[in-house]
Amino acid sequence: MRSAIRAFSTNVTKTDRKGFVPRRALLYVPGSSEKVLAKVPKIKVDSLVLELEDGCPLASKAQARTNIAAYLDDLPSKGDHACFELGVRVNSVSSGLLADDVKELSKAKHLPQVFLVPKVDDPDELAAIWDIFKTNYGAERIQNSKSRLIIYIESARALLDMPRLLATTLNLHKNAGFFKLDGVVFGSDDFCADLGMSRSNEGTETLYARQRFVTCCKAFSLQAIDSVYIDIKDLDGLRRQSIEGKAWGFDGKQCIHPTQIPVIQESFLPPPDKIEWAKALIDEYIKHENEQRNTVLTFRGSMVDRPVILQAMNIVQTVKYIQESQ
Ligand SMILES: CCC(=O)SCCNC(=O)CCNC(=O)[C@H](O)C(C)(C)COP(=O)(O)OP(=O)(O)OC[C@H]1O[C@@H](n2cnc3c(N)ncnc32)[C@H](O)[C@@H]1OP(=O)(O)O
Ligand SMILES: O=CC(=O)O
Ligand SMILES: [Mg+2]
Repeated sequence: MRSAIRAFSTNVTKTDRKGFVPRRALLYVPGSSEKVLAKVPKIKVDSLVLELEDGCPLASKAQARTNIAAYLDDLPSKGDHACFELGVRVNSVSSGLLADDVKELSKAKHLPQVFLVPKVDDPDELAAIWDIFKTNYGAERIQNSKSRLIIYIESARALLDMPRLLATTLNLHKNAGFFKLDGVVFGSDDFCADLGMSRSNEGTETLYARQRFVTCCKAFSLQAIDSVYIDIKDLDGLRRQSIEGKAWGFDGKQCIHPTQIPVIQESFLPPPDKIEWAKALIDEYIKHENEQRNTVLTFRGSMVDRPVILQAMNIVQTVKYIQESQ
């Protein structure tokens, strides 16, 4: 009977959950600091991103590239990592720095598990990005790798053109063998700069953008990663915005400091009372369906129909996938 319920769950069945990577918190670790890089294997976070872009000053980019390439080259000697996934955020194609990044990274024996490419503004840029990766890694190495791709939406133009950007990126995997697009990040700070907005901790100025962003991601069954919360000391504000993002459908949030990790990761797990509610509702629904073949019922005083059951199933599935993948 559970499988009968699952069969009509659009969210669960349309998404390829094989190789699911939890990305509740996505922590940037600037590649320019050898001291911080040395701590990487022990940092417990879902996704750890070695940073070459805006977290690395221009004067340190060359050093950061060398450091990250050396790290990847020598990966087995680092032992087991406490993070679930190790990625690298390169510079954007429009910065003119991407080719140098990829050239240096491609010298390493190992690829990161995910490449993160910021500021993808125009579908034409994707051909240039693919070209840079292909030139340096070679098409075969890319096609044989299991590395994934995450792109960033960080401008008004990109937000409006998101369906085309996502479709073009997915097609590059299908037709040319580029890394498979797995998730999308909302680059809130660059977005605010692009629109001339003043960013605030409340984030009301990006309300429309975040909601359009998450809707587009879900239309393509992609993970949606929410804004950076730059006020490192304000953990209450971070928690509020993380819970808000989770409620809107985001899968995770960018993270810039180790103290933000537990706040974000806890916020992106459904709370225990919600998990209990979801499991009890599914059990009740199965009983009800067996007895009456009716899809509408009252549960704990509220009307429940198919969409409410689907939400309960999403909660149970999220917990299951995160627990299974850790
Ligand atoms: C806004 C748009 C974006 O693009 S966000 C992405 C780009 N920005 C970044 O990558 C910034 C990442 N964060 C950082 O560089 C640092 O956290 C900044 C903000 C500079 C603060 O560093 P710091 O002054 O050392 O903080 P702290 O003294 O409180 O650090 C305590 C210990 O934690 C460490 N730490 C700090 N940040 C990180 C990090 N991102 N990853 C790993 N470790 C980190 C510090 O090294 C320090 O360690 P220790 O106690 O000295 O051993
Ligand atoms: O890259 C992240 C941002 O907020 O900008
Ligand atoms: Mg940015």
